[in-house]
Parts: sequence; structure tokens; C-alpha cells
Amino acid sequence: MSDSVSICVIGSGYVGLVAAVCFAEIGHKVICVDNNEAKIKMLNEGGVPIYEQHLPDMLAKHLNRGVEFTSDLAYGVQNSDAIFIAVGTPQGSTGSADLSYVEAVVSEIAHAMNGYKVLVEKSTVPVYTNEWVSRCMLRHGVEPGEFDVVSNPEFLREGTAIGDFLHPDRIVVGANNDRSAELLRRIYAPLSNGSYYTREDALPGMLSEHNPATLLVTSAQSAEIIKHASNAFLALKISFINAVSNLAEVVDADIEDIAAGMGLDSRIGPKFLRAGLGYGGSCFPKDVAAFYWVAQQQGINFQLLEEVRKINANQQDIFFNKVRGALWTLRGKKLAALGLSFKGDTDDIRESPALDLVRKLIDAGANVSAYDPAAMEKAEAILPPSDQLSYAFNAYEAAEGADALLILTDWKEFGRLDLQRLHQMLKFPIVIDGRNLYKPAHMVEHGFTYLSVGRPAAYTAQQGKPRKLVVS
Ligand SMILES: NC(=O)C1=CN([C@@H]2O[C@H](COP(=O)(O)OP(=O)(O)OC[C@H]3O[C@@H](n4cnc5c(N)ncnc54)[C@H](O)[C@@H]3O)[C@@H](O)[C@H]2O)C=CC1
Ligand SMILES: O=C(O)[C@H]1O[C@H](OP(=O)(O)OP(=O)(O)OC[C@H]2O[C@@H](n3ccc(=O)[nH]c3=O)[C@H](O)[C@@H]2O)[C@H](O)[C@@H](O)[C@@H]1O
Repeated sequence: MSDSVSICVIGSGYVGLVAAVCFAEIGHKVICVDNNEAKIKMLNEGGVPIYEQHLPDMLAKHLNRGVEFTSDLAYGVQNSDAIFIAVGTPQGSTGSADLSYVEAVVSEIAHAMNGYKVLVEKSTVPVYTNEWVSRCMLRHGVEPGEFDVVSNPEFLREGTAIGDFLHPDRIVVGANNDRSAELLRRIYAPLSNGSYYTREDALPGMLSEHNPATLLVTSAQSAEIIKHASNAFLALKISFINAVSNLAEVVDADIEDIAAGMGLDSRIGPKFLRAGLGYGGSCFPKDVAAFYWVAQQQGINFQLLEEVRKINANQQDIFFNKVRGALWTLRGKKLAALGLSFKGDTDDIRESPALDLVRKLIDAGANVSAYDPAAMEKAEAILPPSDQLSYAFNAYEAAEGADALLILTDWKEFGRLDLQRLHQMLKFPIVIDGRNLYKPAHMVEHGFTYLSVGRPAAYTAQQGKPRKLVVS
């Protein structure tokens, strides 16, 4: 580990925590800082604040060896050469990113400086943030030669975050001079020259197609735009397939076949073509809005992004109407809802389409029995149990006596339900699947009426196919 770098990561959320343990994993010395004292205490006691595969093992491996946790920002800054800023950049009231957390951290860093440091934007930020960070440092009295600002956007996904960080397709370094770019090259060398992958204790089984990762050095502005443009493009792909799914459904075509047929073209690729309830999570909705705002500020009308957002919002309404169309009226109906997190393999409920739907169903008078393998604690904190909402211990308990079962999140276990048992539990064998986890013919064979996204509805003989209903 001769080329170990002293790193401070500010923020111990998804990105900060994963970055901190992964930097330790590739041989660096890391101090992770958070102003949430309770979180730091929990981490120092061996607790894991988020549900993320491999994170508990990585924390156990590196706690107090490669990584230490503290709420003392000055200590972290003064003992590091590179300072990664990984605090939240939530959506502000105009759609723009709220950079107040970043600004607060930068002014604290300025007051703690004790020699040359590289400040690294790990948070997702709008173009020109690097200039604002520099300006803020200078305003707080730091000399120009004492620091550089680099943009190093993060592309990890929740649920596969550790694998994504250690085996990325690419590492983007937006630096406006060689000195700072060189430090980032040193930090990422084990991933970009492949030496990490050949180590005996390297995390196995998650090698990306790009191994070792490509390290791309650009200007800071370009790197900032690469991040926003990448998220916006992925959101666009999802909205595109969702728009096609609505057409497919009307003409009795099958969106799964259509996506497969499109994805076989290597120029299109099969990923991010899963139709469903629309994208959610803490990033796509806010980043699409922020990127639209960035363009607007520069006098560019990026209307396409507004359409991406509208299609996404519409997708949920379409599903809601499908539920209503299948059940006639909702008031007093009991619905089993499987899934609360914004996607499978995470307990994150931020901007979750599943949770939004549960809310809408309750508002429409339905009684919901919900189940999620990981997100119930977080969901209960903002949607407490009530006359109309209960939380079940498993999918079958949720289904007991329900008029229909709704699949709202793509947890793998929801695609492997015991269909015979489920059939016995439900009052009516109706499954409305917002994630296309089953084949329609298979569901009909098991006696279910099965409605999904972008595929012909499948009805059993007993249930009969109703005429197309117009739902207002
Ligand atoms: N969540 C994700 O999967 C990804 C997020 N990003 C970006 O990374 C950034 C962080 O996102 P998350 O990790 O999800 O955020 P988060 O909200 O989970 O975590 C942010 C952390 O920063 C801490 N913090 C806030 N102000 C602080 C201060 N003054 N000093 C010390 N700590 C402070 C908070 O206590 C919190 O623990 C955002 O810009 C996001 O867009 C980028 C890629 C993936
Ligand atoms: O900037 C970020 O925070 C991150 O945002 C996304 O990662 P994440 O939000 O964790 O989750 P995704 O797997 O991208 O899913 C986002 C949403 O899109 C939905 N989705 C995804 C793929 C798909 O084909 N269809 C679809 O509806 C998911 O259900 C989910 O609601 C990006 O994939 C990451 O590269 C990026 O770093």
C-alpha cells in the first residue's frame, strides 16, 4: 500500500459511507465525517445505518483500521490530502439543486485548512459548482495556491453500491489542472490499473464489463454535466419504454418482447428498458429537474426533460386507474401492497412510486395491507399504521382476505411467490403487477386474473374479460 492517500469523506449517507469503506478497501486511509452525531455513534459501535448488500462486512473489515468515523470536520480535513464532499443536494423549490449543505461544508473546510488540499465534489451538483466552491474558499480567506477543486461524480446504484464502486464502468475526473488530476489518478489507480481485482481478498463476483475501469479526465464543467446528463439519459430510457408500454397495451402487444427485441440491438442495449410504475428514488426525479433548470439558466429550453418527467408522473396515474378499473370501486376494498421501497434490494423510500401509490389508494378510501422485506420501518415513520393501513409480516399475511394483490416494487422474492398459497389467501384471485414479475399465461394457469404493464390483460374463465372500461 505504498501509494496510500489520506482521504476525508464528508457525509456518511449512501454515497459517503460506500465511498469511505471502498477507499479503505483499495488501500487508503479514510476519515469519514458526519454532523449527525447519532449516526456517527451508531457507526462507531458497529451499527449499519442503511440496508446495502456487502456494507456490513466491509464496515466490520475496515472500522478503526482503514476507516474512522467522527463528527469533527476540522480533524478530518487537517489529516487529509483529498476531501470528498458527499452531502445531500436535494431538489429546491424551483427544481434547482439546493446547494446549501455543500456551501456549509465548504466554509467549514476553509476554516480548517492547514496546507494544500484537493476538494472533490462527489455530490451531484450543477455545472459551475466547482467555480462556486473555489469562490467560497477564497472569500473565506484561503489562498489560491492552497487548494484545487475537482469534480468526481458518483455513478453507483443503491442495492449494488459496493460492487458498482469497486467495479465501475468508468471513473470521471473533472480537473482544471494536472496537480489535482494526478492525486485523483493515484486514489483510483487500483481500480483503473486492475491491481485491486487481482488481489486475493478483492470482492469477488461483481466484475463489470469494463475491467479495469476507464479513467476519463475532463474539465470540471464537463464532469459535472456528465453526471446530470447520464442520470437524465437513463430516466429518458425508462420514460421511453413506459410510453411504448402504453401503446403496446392498447394494441395487445407485449412490452417485454418489445424491450427484448429493441435491446438486442447493441446500439440500444437491454438495460433500463423495464417498463413499470416509473422511476423514483432520491436521484432521478431531482436530477432531471436540476438538469432542466441548469439548461434554462443558460437560456436553453431542454423541453425533452420536461416530457420525461411528465411521462413518469403519468405512469403512476395509469397504474392507479388500472387498479380502479379492475375493482370497480375502491372505497372499503382491501388491497395487499407488495413493496414500499423505490426499487428492490434497498430500504430507501425517498420518492418511491410504491409509497406514493399506497398513499393514493388510501386517499381513495381503500384499506391497504402492505409488506416490504426491508423498508417497513422507514415507511411506518412517515405513513403510520391506521384504520386504513396495516403492515404485514410477509406477503401471504398481506394477501389474506384481500380483494386484489398489487406488486409495486421489484424485490426478487415477489417474483417467486407460492402461487397456490397466494390463491388460497386472497378473497379474489386478482394480481395487478406494476413490475411485470410474472408471465401472464403462467398466472392464468394458476387461476389468477393478471394485469400488468404494457401486456395484454390475462383473465381466467370465471373472472371473464370485462369490456374495456373508461375510467374518469
Ligand atoms: N444515493 C445514491 O445512490 C447516490 C447519490 N448521489 C449523490 O450524492 C449526494 C449524497 O447523496 P446520499 O448519500 O444519498 O445523501 P444522504 O442524504 O443519504 O447523506 C448525506 C449525509 O450528509 C450529512 N451531512 C449533511 N450536512 C453535513 C455537514 N455540514 N457536515 C457533515 N455531514 C453533513 C448528512 O447527515 C447525511 O448523513 C447527493 O448529491 C446525491 O445526488 C450520487 C450517486 C448515487
Ligand atoms: O445518481 C444517483 O443517485 C444514481 O441514480 C441511479 O441509481 P438508483 O437511483 O440507485 O437506482 P436505479 O437502479 O437507477 O433505479 C432508479 C429508478 O428507476 C426505476 N427503473 C430502473 C430501470 C428500469 O429499467 N426501469 C425502471 O423503472 C427503478 O425501479 C427505480 O425506481 C443510477 O442508476 C446511478 O447510476 C446513479 O449513480
